[in-house]
Amino acid sequence: MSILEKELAALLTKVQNTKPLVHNMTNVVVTNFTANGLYALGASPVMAYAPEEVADMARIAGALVLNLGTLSSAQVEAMIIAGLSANAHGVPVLLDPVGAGATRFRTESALRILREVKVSLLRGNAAEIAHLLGESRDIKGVDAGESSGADQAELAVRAARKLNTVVAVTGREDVITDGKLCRIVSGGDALLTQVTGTGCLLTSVLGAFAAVERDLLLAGTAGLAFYGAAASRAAERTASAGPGSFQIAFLDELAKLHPHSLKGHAAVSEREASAAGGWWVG
Ligand SMILES: Nc1ncnc2c1ncn2[C@@H]1O[C@H](COP(=O)(O)OP(=O)(O)OP(=O)(O)O)[C@@H](O)[C@H]1O
Ligand SMILES: Cc1ncsc1CCO
Ligand SMILES: [Mg+2]
Repeated sequence: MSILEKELAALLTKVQNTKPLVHNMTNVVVTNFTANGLYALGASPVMAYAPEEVADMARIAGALVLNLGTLSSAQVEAMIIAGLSANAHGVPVLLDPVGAGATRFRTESALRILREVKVSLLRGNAAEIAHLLGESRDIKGVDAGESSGADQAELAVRAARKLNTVVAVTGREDVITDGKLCRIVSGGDALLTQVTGTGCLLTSVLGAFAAVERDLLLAGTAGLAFYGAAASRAAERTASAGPGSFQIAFLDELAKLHPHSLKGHAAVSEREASAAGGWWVG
């Protein structure tokens, strides 16, 4: 294993050994899948929404995940209360701006959270992240159109610099960057787009890794790589059966992850972005 792969593997072991508590304020579509996926990974999920309790829950969590999938204005207020409590207690906050760009309320709520709360990691598809930068991209409800890996890397770097956070842009390939170093993670399977909430669960999985590693670029890389490897392994077994079987197999593969699971199923490459946003090395 490369030095980076050893670091990623060590983080998986740390998640499995410490079972971090991940506080999710997420959407009604993916709640159960998210909880089961976090259990499978070895983390402890909790969902809590009441403005009366979210500050207390966020304070004791290892990470707070804010997901705008089925947002209401009351929920956004509660997310800000939770986010400020997490910030005050050194708990990383992750944001999934589901459907940003599809409606003005979604875009504005995501930008408001980014203004008022220190977000450690932002994860979305290319359309969502582009819309947060005021750029238009193909979006249909919560689904993005196609975009190339190079486009995604350039978009992620601009977003990380403008929004001052680590950004992961997911799709056929995933990219993650702090605005300087950019990692491209391949793995996964197109079947992930046939099961609802695979992006949402991914953000919560990144939360579990963020709970055990303060370097969010490293934590995020580990989360993306192991998630992609589990999906690739599940697809190998169930692709011919279809998305229902894949969803179950994917949960099983998350539970079976071990330090060597990346081999043959996920790959990470990296390059440095120049000050202008181009690349130093190809
Ligand atoms: N064409 C594809 N091939 C392989 N993996 C893919 C493909 N498209 C997406 N993925 C993977 O699916 C997962 C979810 O990413 P995606 O970009 O679809 O999130 P999303 O649009 O937020 O999803 P959702 O809104 O359904 O939760 C990631 O692990 C990503 O790598
Ligand atoms: C389908 C859907 N609609 C709002 S949230 C969600 C789950 C995937 O993002
Ligand atoms: Mg999404």
